[in-house]
Amino acid sequence: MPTPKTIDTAGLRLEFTRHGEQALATALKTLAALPNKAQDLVSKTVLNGSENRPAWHVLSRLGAKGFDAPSQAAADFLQAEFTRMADWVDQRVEQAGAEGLDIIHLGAGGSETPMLALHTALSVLQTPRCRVHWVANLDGATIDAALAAAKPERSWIIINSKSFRTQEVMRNADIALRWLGDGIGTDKARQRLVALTANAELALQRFGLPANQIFRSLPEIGGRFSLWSAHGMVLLLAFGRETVTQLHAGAHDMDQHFLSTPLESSAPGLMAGLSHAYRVRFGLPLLSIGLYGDAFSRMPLYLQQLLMESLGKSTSADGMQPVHVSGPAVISGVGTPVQHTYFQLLHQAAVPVFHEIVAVAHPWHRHLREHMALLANALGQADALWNGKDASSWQTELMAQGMSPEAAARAAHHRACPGGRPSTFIWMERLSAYHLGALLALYEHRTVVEGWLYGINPFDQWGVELGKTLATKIENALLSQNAQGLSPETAASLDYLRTHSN
Ligand SMILES: O=P(O)(O)OC[C@H]1O[C@](O)(CO)[C@@H](O)[C@@H]1O
Repeated sequence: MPTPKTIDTAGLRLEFTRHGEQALATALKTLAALPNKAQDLVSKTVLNGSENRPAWHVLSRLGAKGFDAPSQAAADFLQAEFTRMADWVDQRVEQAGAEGLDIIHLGAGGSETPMLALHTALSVLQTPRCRVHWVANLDGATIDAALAAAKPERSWIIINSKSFRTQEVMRNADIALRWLGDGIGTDKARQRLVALTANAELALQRFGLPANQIFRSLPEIGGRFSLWSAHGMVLLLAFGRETVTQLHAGAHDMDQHFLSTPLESSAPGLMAGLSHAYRVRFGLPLLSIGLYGDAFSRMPLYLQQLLMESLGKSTSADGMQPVHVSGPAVISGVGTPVQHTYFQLLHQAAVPVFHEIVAVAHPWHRHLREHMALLANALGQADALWNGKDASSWQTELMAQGMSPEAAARAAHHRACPGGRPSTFIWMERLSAYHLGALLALYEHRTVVEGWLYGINPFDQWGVELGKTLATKIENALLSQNAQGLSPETAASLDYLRTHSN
């Protein structure tokens, strides 16, 4: 099959023109040999073996269909829950009237980063209908600042946690609830608490929340993939049903492309195949993603979580074998500022990096000339990376400017860029909810396919879980002043803390 050099789908154009024939051929060969499990994403097939579950995030897009009875039931449940949530949100916004709402949004990782990324991007297009105060960290200053900026009488606390066990989220919820209780009274404060979770039992147990204050997702939807389900409520609050429906429509169209196209010619398939080829065949350790426009300023954290939490594994999906090469480390930032941070490394570091660029063809503001200049920067970087400029061209140029041949030869070596550094250019036709939905679904599918290529399970994150467990144990030791059972390194650190923390 000839290698597609460009793919147009769901309002996006992907250019694969800045890759060598060898990389493309390797990607195509590995993709052709990979059983295409795309359809399993909409069936009861257990794709997440280490947690013994299917992976059902595609079913949480509006309009998605299941392949069998259990998956169709899941799609029906998720979409009904979306409607219940959208109705609830409309009522809250209407009741708030001109005063508006303060939303204290408590969530970590996938229960915050994709919503924050989209909230930032969509805010450029549409003024949010409510003020959102984002709190992810266990940093007392952050929760204090969020609460200081909110008015209790118009505040709602959203506890966004799939497991309802994430320590920092629960801690912040306790603080926020106390603050709200002080402001409007304990009973009223409890009525202003909402849980978005796949663990309704725990929400009930921990905060006594009634069913109408709980919006449910499913355990089969991984944390990094959950924004389309109840976990995305804040987007409905801020931008309304129409915008969020457009977001789903973009993702759904990308799903249709992914589900109906062979991996070798699908946009997510080819991106994954190339990324895998650069890691496995060429040994490149780093992937860079540059996104052009401040609308994308919160995207890097989300993309890093999606790719690295999914692909940072070294055990095969069946748990039986070690995997020696898995996903790349991801560095990411917003162009043009990021060009002044790590791009030097892309151009001239001894080890090449592969690069992805996201840019929007149509401006979302009135400064067309500046927008063209922004895009020229994105293209200029891609060109410099791919075509470079050798020492002899530099030497000729510098001598033409009057430099002596010896000085020009020396200077030319510092300036020379080797080229041959690959990138995929991803154009969004416009900045819109639809195109953002398509972009996020593209990255989701690309991540999943890449996981399959390495032979790992992209849906679990056991490494993160271990750190969480240890944190609880260490905190207990700190409080009880008893380091028994801790590692010697941690016990030594606690000695320091005991004398320096208060
Ligand atoms: O939604 P929860 O269960 O609070 O988890 C938050 C995040 O923690 C992780 O489990 C690990 O960081 C992510 O996958 C998840 O998005």
